[in-house]
Amino acid sequence: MSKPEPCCVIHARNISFAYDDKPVLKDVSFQVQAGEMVTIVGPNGGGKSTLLKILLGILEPRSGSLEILGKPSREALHLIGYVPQYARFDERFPITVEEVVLSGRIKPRFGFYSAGDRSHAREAMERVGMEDLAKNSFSALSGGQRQRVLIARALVGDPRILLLDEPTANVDAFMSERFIQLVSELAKERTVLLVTHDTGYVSGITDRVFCVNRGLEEHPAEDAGADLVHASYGQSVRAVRHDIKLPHPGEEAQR
Ligand SMILES: Nc1ncnc2c1ncn2[C@@H]1O[C@H](COP(=O)(O)OP(=O)(O)OP(=O)(O)O)[C@@H](O)[C@H]1O
Repeated sequence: MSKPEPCCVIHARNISFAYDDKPVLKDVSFQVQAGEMVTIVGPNGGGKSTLLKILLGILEPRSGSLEILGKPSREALHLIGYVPQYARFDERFPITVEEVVLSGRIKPRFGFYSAGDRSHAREAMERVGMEDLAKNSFSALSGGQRQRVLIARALVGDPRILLLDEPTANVDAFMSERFIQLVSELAKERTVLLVTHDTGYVSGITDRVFCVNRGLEEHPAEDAGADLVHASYGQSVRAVRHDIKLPHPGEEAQR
């Protein structure tokens, strides 16, 4: 599949959100173009996961608007694949790798997955190199293998947008490098938003970086290093270029 032509895939305008009386996001505005890879960083509790949940339609913003491919977000949920930090499955009820991947398909008619569903699941497992373990128990897999399966589950509906929430958490460094390689391949075909604390891994593959800490600041890909994380966490003296309004593809940068 070739990378789609640039167009606005996600358009968030002045999104604010609070859990009861606790404000978490304030006036968050951004656009993401088709085929872009955007990395989301920020301090613990800054609101990254909350923002993903709003994109996924799990949470409703208190104010502001969100369009996905020109539609209100609730009409576009089938266009989004989501990879959680981890997924809990009851270890006493061993679910196979194939079943986990199939669970990413829309609910089967009459309770049975079709041959088409199984074929999509096989393709998704092949995509992440897990097809040989299709019948294995998910709970017996390593952290890195589990993450690949969760990516396959997110891909099985062929989403235009892939959201990954700290996919390398709980995965060792060697695995996470291979993992980022996979994400880089996937990002050639679709729009990817990746929440991570390990920006060093993504500096070579990301187009832009969003720092989320109640508000949202954009940074160029070159700033996606450990220093940016430190700056974002307020633990570094390195200046982060908040003075530059970053362009969307095809626009000029403005100071
Ligand atoms: N369901 C909830 N109810 C109340 N407060 C919540 C809820 N979920 C998150 N919060 C609070 O909202 C704030 C933002 O949380 P969120 O998980 O979005 O941050 P984050 O940037 O993803 O953090 P981390 O890097 O630690 O995963 C935090 O202060 C958190 O404690």
